[in-house]
Amino acid sequence: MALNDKTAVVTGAVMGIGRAITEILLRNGAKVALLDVNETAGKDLMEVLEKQYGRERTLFLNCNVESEEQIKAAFKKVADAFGGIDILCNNAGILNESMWEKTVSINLMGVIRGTYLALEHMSKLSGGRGGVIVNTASMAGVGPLPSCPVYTATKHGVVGFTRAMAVTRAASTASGYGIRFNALCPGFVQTDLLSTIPAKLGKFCHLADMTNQLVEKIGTLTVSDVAECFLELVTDETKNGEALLFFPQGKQYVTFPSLI
Ligand SMILES: NC(=O)C1=CN([C@@H]2O[C@H](COP(=O)(O)OP(=O)(O)OC[C@H]3O[C@@H](n4cnc5c(N)ncnc54)[C@H](O)[C@@H]3O)[C@@H](O)[C@H]2O)C=CC1
Ligand SMILES: CC/C=C\C[C@H](O)/C=C/C=C\C=C\C=C\C(=O)[C@@H](O)C/C=C\CCC(=O)O
Repeated sequence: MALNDKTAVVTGAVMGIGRAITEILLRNGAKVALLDVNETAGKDLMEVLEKQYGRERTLFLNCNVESEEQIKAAFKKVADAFGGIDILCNNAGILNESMWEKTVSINLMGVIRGTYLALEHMSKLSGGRGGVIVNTASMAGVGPLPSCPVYTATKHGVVGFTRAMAVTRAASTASGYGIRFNALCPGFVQTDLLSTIPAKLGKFCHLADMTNQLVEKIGTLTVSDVAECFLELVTDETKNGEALLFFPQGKQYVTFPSLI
């Protein structure tokens, strides 16, 4: 899939991994709508990106993925401004074991909300052009992250949701969305989310050392490493229902047990 003149939406686009994904999309010719709750940083980033990539290619929208209304309004603005949506990256996420309901609401429900509302614009069944949805899960979507059971649960949920949506597409003409669904599963990445650990571990803060040892053992990725893997999932049209696991030592498409 060539990205030239495609329209992409990235949630949690202003900082960390979302920003790197936004920039790789722009470098490859896409127009990008940046959805985020951080309005100040979002507007500053827009100024930088407009200078670098041109005025008509980016749009910042203040949008909390916990709000169906805000996502709906944002997607409509993107479709009106850019003439449709081809790519969605449900990337916004937090790690906060104390605020576990909010963690579920953003990390898992935010992905489901974003996906269902995007279908209205992207699905060929509702007049869209089809495309690809990439959800930012985590290595913690494949194996348990010590000290973060709720975060782990949300990321396992994102992987399961992504794979089920992909099977739906493959298994039924009634779900002929024309959309591929894939999940990114990076190990530890150098961002604010990682640097604010252990303050976010809540009742599991006594396991902070174990988590730090795991970070040291596995090492850390850069946001650019993640953006490169994102690009692979977007552009390779053979990829649907994949969970791409990667950390400094390597990268693999996860194989799950065959149940039938
Ligand atoms: N940093 C890491 O080690 C890893 C992070 N991830 C995942 O990558 C994604 C991005 O994480 P990072 O870039 O590390 O985090 P970050 O904290 O650096 O950036 C997160 C961005 O999301 C925005 N955001 C937060 N809540 C939001 C909401 N309710 N609605 C809209 N935007 C919101 C923030 O304002 C910020 O711009 C998350 O889903 C995270 O779980 C996955 C694997 C590793
Ligand atoms: C601290 C959280 C920071 C970032 C969250 C982000 O999403 C990154 C997650 C990265 C790693 C996930 C790790 C998954 C680990 C496993 O699969 C486990 O099997 C390891 C279990 C125990 C390790 C204890 C040990 O033997 O050292």
